Order: sequence, then structure tokens, then C-alpha cells
Amino acid sequence: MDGPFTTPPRPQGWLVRLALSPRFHRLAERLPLVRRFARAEGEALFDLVQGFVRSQVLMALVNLGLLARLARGPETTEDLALLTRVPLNRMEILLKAATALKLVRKRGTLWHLTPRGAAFTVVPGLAEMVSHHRALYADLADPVGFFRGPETTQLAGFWPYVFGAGIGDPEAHRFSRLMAESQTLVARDTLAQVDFSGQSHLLDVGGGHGAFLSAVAARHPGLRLTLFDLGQVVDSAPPLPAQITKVAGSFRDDSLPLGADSLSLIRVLYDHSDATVAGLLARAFEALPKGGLLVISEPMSGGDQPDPATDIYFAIYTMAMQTGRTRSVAEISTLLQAAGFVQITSPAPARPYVTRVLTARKI
Ligand SMILES: CC(C)=CCC/C(C)=C/CC/C(C)=C/C=C/C(C)=C/C=C/C=C(C)/C=C/C=C(C)/C=C/C=C(C)/C=C/CC(C)(C)O
Ligand SMILES: C[S@@+](CC[C@H](N)C(=O)[O-])C[C@H]1O[C@@H](n2cnc3c(N)ncnc32)[C@H](O)[C@@H]1O
Repeated sequence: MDGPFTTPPRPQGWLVRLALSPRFHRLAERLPLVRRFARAEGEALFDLVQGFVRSQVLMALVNLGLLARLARGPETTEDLALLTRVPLNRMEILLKAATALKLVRKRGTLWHLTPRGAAFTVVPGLAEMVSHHRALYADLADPVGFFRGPETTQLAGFWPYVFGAGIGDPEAHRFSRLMAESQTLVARDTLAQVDFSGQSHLLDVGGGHGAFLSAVAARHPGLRLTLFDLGQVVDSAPPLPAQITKVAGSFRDDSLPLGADSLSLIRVLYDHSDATVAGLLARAFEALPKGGLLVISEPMSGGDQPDPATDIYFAIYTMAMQTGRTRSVAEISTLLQAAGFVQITSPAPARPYVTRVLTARKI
């Protein structure tokens, strides 16, 4: 709970002083223009309060398969209740909540998807991503303990490779598939900002099942491509385009393969500590020839201007993993400069919650 505090209050901005005054709150109700702002602020605060409940409604819709079911066509409440073994009256409440979230709507006796609900069902990997939040939410069940620093987290167990631990095959498969599915949008946004047409050979380090390189292969059929990842991961990759060569190894213990004039790190750095990232970037610098291009793509913090998506979701997500962190462009740039990279650029991202791209050169 907030307070009590023993130190004397310090000076604050006048708008904050007004907002801190219960008398002003009562007055604001009576002043037409101010009332509009006060109500909007009230709604914004209420949204914060109910955020977790919203997310849990979404998780219930996903885990019960309701959105996927409605993507096949409209259904009655009775049929949906029967199908999911949820009592009719509770199903009605869930569907009304989903209506308020603008994911479904009722016409006559039938429930339909809205365009937003429909879009949700076709974003690659999104339903699975939502389901796996069970681990993140379990870690956040005691948020104070979480921020003070727990001994272990469930999310750390979900991504065992991050610790460099041996991973059993089913495990490697589980997270690589989730990553590969969610890679579609990341690859699209990355390739919209990086032009590989001047390059002859791209090495994708921590490339998982090769989803990014498959997207590159479709765009640049003449580019040689090398996928580098842990043995269990590359071995369980699905069949890949012929221009992709797989190399197994660990960027913690092994040198990176030589010969590529460009190197990508897609959603890799934020899994790891500064020390591991510094070691990896040094190896990347070693592996590239003069003029070589380095591409980093992952959600990044807004730094001094925290971003509404990455500084909440990804920063807390990576903290729950206990090994990495969501870095800003400035923080990654510092690590890159220390490794010897120059000409660092980062265009404004189209969808910061999908990815942000940063490029650098070895000269
Ligand atoms: C024409 C008009 C005016 C209206 C028509 C109506 C209509 C048809 C509307 C539909 C419009 C449409 C095409 C919508 C498209 C929507 C899209 C593309 C939405 C995309 C959403 C993407 C989301 C929400 C992505 C979320 C990504 C997440 C949560 C990623 C999480 C990644 C994690 C946790 C990665 C972890 C990796 C680790 C472990 C840290 O290394
Ligand atoms: C978050 S996933 C990203 C996969 C892919 N680049 C993507 O964006 O879909 C991180 C990848 O780094 C790989 N990785 C982690 N530690 C590694 C290491 N020491 N050496 C090589 N790859 C590693 C993991 O196996 C995993 O495939």
C-alpha cells in the first residue's frame, strides 16, 4: 500500500499540485471543460486498475479456443458454452467482456468476431504467445516480491537455453516453434528497414529454426545464408531453403563462422547480460570482414522517453527471465562501440512492440 511517509513534501509542478488536491477533484466535477479532462483521467486510471482482468479475459478466450472457433463462423451462446464446458451464465459474462474489449459482437442470437477479433486470430504465433503468459503472470502474482528480486521465476524455466543449460529436445522444440511463429512480423519489419542487396553472405547468429533466414531467402534468392544456433536447436529446424547452411555452436564458447559480410542478431541480445552481450559482439566483430554489416533487431527501450510497449511489457518480461534486459538504442550503441563498431544507425520503428532495428559497420 502507498505511504505513510515521514519526509517533508518537496515542491512539484502546479498541475500535479492540483491533481493531488481532493478539493480540486470535487471542483473539477462542476467545471464543464475541466470535467472532461478529469473524466478522461479517471477512465485512464480505471484502465490501469483493470488491466490484469482484461488480459485474463483475453487468455480465457484464447485458451478456450473461442476466438479460433468464431473465426470459422458465428455461434450461439449455448453452443459455445457446451463446446467449452463453461456454464451458460458464465459464458454470457465472458462474451460480454469480450464485446467490451471489441473482440466479438452479438447479432440476434449469434456471436461474431469483430475485425479486431478476426485480426487477432491470424497474427502468427499471437494466440500461443498469450497462452504462454501464464508463466509471466505467475511470476507477477506477487509484484512487490517480483520487483525486490525473487530467487527463481517460472519464465526463466520457460527459456532454459538462455542459461546455456543443456536443453532436452521437446524443450528446444517448444520455444523454437513459438519464436519461429512470432518471427513473421519481426522479419517483415526488419527487412523493411535493412537492405541486404549489397551483401553476399549473411550469418544469422541465434537464428533459431531459421525463420528469419527463410524470409531473407525469399527476398534475396542470390544471398548465401548461414544459420548459427545451439546444436539441439539447429538439429530440430524444419527443412530450410537450399541457400541456408546450418552451423551448430555456442556464441559463448565458440568463435563464429567466418566468411559472411553481414551478421544478424534477431531477438538475441535482450536475453543476455551485458557481459555476455559484450563477448558476443566482440565475436561478431572478429567474424566480420572490414566493411561488414551488423544488424540487430529486437524490441528496444525508449531510454529517456520510455515507450508504452517496450518499457512495460518487454522490460518486465526480460527482467522475469532473470538473465537479460530490454536495452535502449543508446545502451546497445555503447556496447557496440566498445566492440569496435561504427556508423551506428537506428531508424524509427514502425511497430516498436514488434521490433526495432539498429545497424552498424566494422571499418
Ligand atoms: C479499412 C478499414 C478502415 C477497416 C477494415 C477493418 C479491418 C478488416 C480490420 C483489420 C485490420 C488489420 C489488417 C489488422 C492487422 C493487425 C495486425 C497485423 C496486428 C498485429 C499485432 C501484433 C501483436 C499484438 C504482437 C505482439 C507481440 C508479442 C506479444 C511478442 C512477444 C514476444 C516475446 C515475449 C519474445 C520473447 C523472446 C525472448 C524470450 C525475450 O527472447
Ligand atoms: C529469442 S530466440 C530468437 C530466435 C530467432 N532469432 C528469432 O528471432 O525468432 C534466441 C535464440 O538464441 C539462441 N541462443 C541462445 N544462447 C545461444 C548460444 N550460446 N549460442 C548460440 N545460440 C544461442 C537460442 O537457441 C534461440 O534460438
